[in-house]
Amino acid sequence: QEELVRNVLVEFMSKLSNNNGFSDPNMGWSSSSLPCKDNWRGITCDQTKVKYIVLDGFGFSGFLDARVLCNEQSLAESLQILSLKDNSIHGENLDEIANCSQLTQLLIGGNQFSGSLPNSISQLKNLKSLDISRNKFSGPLPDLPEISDLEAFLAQNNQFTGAIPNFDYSELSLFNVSNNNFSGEIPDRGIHFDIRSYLNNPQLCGAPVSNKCRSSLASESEPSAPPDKPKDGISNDQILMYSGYILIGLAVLFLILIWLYKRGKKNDEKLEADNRVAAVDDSIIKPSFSTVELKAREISKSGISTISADQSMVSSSLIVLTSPEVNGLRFENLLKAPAELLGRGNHGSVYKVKCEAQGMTFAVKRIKDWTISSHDFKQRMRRLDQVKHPNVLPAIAFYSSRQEKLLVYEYQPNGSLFRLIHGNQSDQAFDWESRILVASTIADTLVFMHDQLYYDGIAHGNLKSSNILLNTNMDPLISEYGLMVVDNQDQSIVASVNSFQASGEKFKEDVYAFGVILLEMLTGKMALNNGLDLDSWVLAVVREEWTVEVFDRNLIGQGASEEMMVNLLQVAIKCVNKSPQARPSMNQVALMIRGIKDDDDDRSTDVSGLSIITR
Ligand SMILES: Nc1ncnc2c1ncn2[C@@H]1O[C@H](COP(=O)(O)OP(=O)(O)OP(=O)(O)O)[C@@H](O)[C@H]1O
Repeated sequence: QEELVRNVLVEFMSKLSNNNGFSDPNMGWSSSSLPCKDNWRGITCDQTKVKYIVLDGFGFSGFLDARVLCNEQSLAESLQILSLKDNSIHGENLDEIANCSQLTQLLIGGNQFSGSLPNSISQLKNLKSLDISRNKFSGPLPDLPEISDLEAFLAQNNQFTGAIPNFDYSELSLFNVSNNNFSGEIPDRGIHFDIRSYLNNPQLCGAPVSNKCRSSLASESEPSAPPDKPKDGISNDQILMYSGYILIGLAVLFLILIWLYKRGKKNDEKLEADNRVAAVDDSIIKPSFSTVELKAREISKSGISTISADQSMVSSSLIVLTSPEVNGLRFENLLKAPAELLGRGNHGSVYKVKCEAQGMTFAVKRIKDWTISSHDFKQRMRRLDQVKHPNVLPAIAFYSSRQEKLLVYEYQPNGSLFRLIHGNQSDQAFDWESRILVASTIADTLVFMHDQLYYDGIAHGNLKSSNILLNTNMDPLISEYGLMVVDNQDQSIVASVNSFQASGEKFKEDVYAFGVILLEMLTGKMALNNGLDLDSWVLAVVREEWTVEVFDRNLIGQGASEEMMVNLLQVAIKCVNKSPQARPSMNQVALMIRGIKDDDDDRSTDVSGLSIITR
């Protein structure tokens, strides 16, 4: 069977690459080896079944021939993820993709696909993510709302026309149709997404775009003409009466406008006065990233406050960034409150500080002698404050002087992932379901921070298990995001477009660090020496043969599936590849983990959320 699949894949590759295949024979993809057994590059298997084909950014310029790929039954029935993003491929027999009926992710963004998207795509009932963005697709979209589980639909930068189908927007967490030629009214529930999902479709109308639809314009401009009465049937008296009403209406409107104007002026004056005491300039206040999956903490304008009369960031004032609850927090409050040392890391110490006045407990990170200038520090904090994600712990406030920098975070009472893995095992059992859920949540969060902010992605720069905290619901929160990342991200947005390539390396460092976290979760062993010791140990054990020796005894004791652990270990090993270029992107990693998690969920029907058993 595997040989049959091998032959299909070899043909698929020869079409994809215009008969060039992978030039490096070590990549596999040849008739003399087997895809699963010989670990072909880009292929992930479940034993002998090919589950994921991920070949993003390989520069292929041939054809995706869906007939070749999806007409071999066993492959069509096992393949769950097909990701060919950022190549230059065209489509062939694309309508036969429907035979790959188990696909959950079809990701072909950033290629040369053209013509219309075949109707048969809507038969892919298991599909959760469809990325067809940045191609040359044209014509109307098929009836995609038929795919009821679709969570992500990315179709931006194509030439699609016609109406936007009426998706079930409550299911979608990512949606983008900008830069097309869609026309007509945005479906009612489409306001679920903000204007960035619809940009540059000149003929699109209705909220959230600014074009009003003709139907609503008509009803606005003719409010008083009863549609069922012919015009010539209106008597002069009626005309006079209506004119009277209109005049009275206009007079009332005029009075209201004057009142609003006066009130607005008063508010402006008040706002100006408020702004005089606000140390954070308005550009810091950016609306939270409002895709729906991000139930990000809201920043309200009234939530911005300051405690210092000193306006300049270069000065030594405490700058409160986001949280309305800490209005009035002063540097003195922090200094006077009882502080307990939580730990010392490579970059400073963290104190737990309980401020009675605010009724809150903070974790204050104190970094001494950090050479970053106050200006750069301010820029960095400003940029980080612009990005909100529910699994990224935002700084509440910060303080900057030449000698030291302070960062104030909300204290997280359930400690860190490090403590959960390596802490006293008799207190807490960190079971497999919890581990895979944490892994997949962190991976998805990193994808958002790396990729989905478009050109403006941010790397973490110091990712490790002690920087993953657990909130009261035991949801993981990534702390100190972007704080220690080496600069080139502190420039303006334009500059950061240029620095995107340079920061690509930083993203691959995050991928490595994430791989080390996976290894910690799988083995229960500590990562020393930046993870190098752990990664060499794991590789040494695995090189001999795949063995359960490598896994955390607690996991084995709890009866976690060895097969799932091996799958996750394969992902971890890909992440810690010595060569940054050979490491997968965070997006690929997240896809692989989601696939493992989906399988796991299918197996255990009664898993509901993070189930950390606490005695
Ligand atoms: N907001 C917080 N709530 C609760 N504990 C926290 C918080 N922030 C940090 N900690 C904990 O404080 C301890 C010290 O953190 P610190 O960041 O100094 O160490 P580190 O992460 O090992 O090193 P680094 O300086 O490289 O980040 C860690 O155990 C960390 O989990």
